[in-house]
Amino acid sequence: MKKLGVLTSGGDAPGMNAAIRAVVKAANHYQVEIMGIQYGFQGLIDGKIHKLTSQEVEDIADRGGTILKTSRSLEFMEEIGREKALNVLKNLEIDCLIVIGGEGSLKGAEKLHELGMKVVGIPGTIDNDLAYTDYSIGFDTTLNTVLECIGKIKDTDYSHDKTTIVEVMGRYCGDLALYSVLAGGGEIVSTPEKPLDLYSICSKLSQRINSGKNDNLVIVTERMYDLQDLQQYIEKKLNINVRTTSLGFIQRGGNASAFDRVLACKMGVKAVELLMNGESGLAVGIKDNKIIYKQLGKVNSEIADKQDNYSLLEKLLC
Ligand SMILES: Nc1ncnc2c1ncn2[C@@H]1O[C@H](COP(=O)(O)OP(=O)(O)OP(=O)(O)O)[C@@H](O)[C@H]1O
Ligand SMILES: O=P(O)(O)OC[C@H]1O[C@](O)(CO)[C@@H](O)[C@@H]1O
Ligand SMILES: [Mg+2]
Repeated sequence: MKKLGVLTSGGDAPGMNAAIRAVVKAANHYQVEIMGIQYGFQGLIDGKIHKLTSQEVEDIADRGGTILKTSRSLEFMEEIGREKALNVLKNLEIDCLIVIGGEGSLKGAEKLHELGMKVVGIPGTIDNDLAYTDYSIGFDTTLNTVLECIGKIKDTDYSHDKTTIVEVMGRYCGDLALYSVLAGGGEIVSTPEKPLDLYSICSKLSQRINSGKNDNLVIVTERMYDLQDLQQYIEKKLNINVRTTSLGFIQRGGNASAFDRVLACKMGVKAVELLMNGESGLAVGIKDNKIIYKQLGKVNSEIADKQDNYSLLEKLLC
């Protein structure tokens, strides 16, 4: 490896900075020049690239967001955009690239690998929607943020005997909602993997109210319901007051948790070492507490087995 480039892409995720730090430190350790590409694939096309120093990443492990900034690039989705990106890399003699991002970004990384670039991906997304890895960087921090917010909503719900619908992020993956409820933040949960229809939500709520629990939290994954419709339906059907809260972008910010930082550290160093060994077209991950890697072409095709967690849920929410 002559020169290594690193970029962050897609939605920012807490822990991306810790991953950048690990990549830069490992590159320094192996005496490889390291270039930071700003604004993800778009910045790559536009040549927004500078040499990264150890000093620049010294104090970033805890910080949320990404010092390299990020983007969603439509231009990179087209072949012509990717050719431009490849030429920029060639002109700067960057022969290896690390892409930190979600499933979309790893698809982009795969496309560059197919064009002959040496690429390794690191999963960085709050959504945890990559089945090949138990955790993506950012998920744990966001889960903790969600639980903190839910705790606050609980206080006011309890005081007013109120029901609140809380919408959490995750895109098409229900892990943030599911894990929140497993961790005690909420009583009823509806996810893309186990969706509840309006009737079921009401009947679960009414069971709880009949058993004397008047403050209830319904946790739902974004994009599943029109929150206002859901609120009005429950209010009418059960004759209770319902409030809605969409947690929104508060979930993406904030200092990275210790778990995310350590995960980022392990994944970042592994990614550099894979490239040092001449490997390409791989994504690093974590399975059963071990750092693993998988072909980029296969990371999106796996379907996560969530049965264990949903069985747990059944036992907890009775
Ligand atoms: N099929 C694809 N081919 C080439 N590039 C892609 C492809 N899918 C996504 N990308 C690139 O990756 C970028 C980021 O993807 P996306 O917006 O899906 O976010 P992500 O990486 O999944 O992160 P997150 O879901 O956490 O926001 C896209 O804007 C695009 O530039
Ligand atoms: O930042 P944007 O483009 O509005 O995207 C929001 C989406 O990004 C994520 O935060 C990460 O993929 C999703 O959970 C959410 O649906
Ligand atoms: Mg994604």
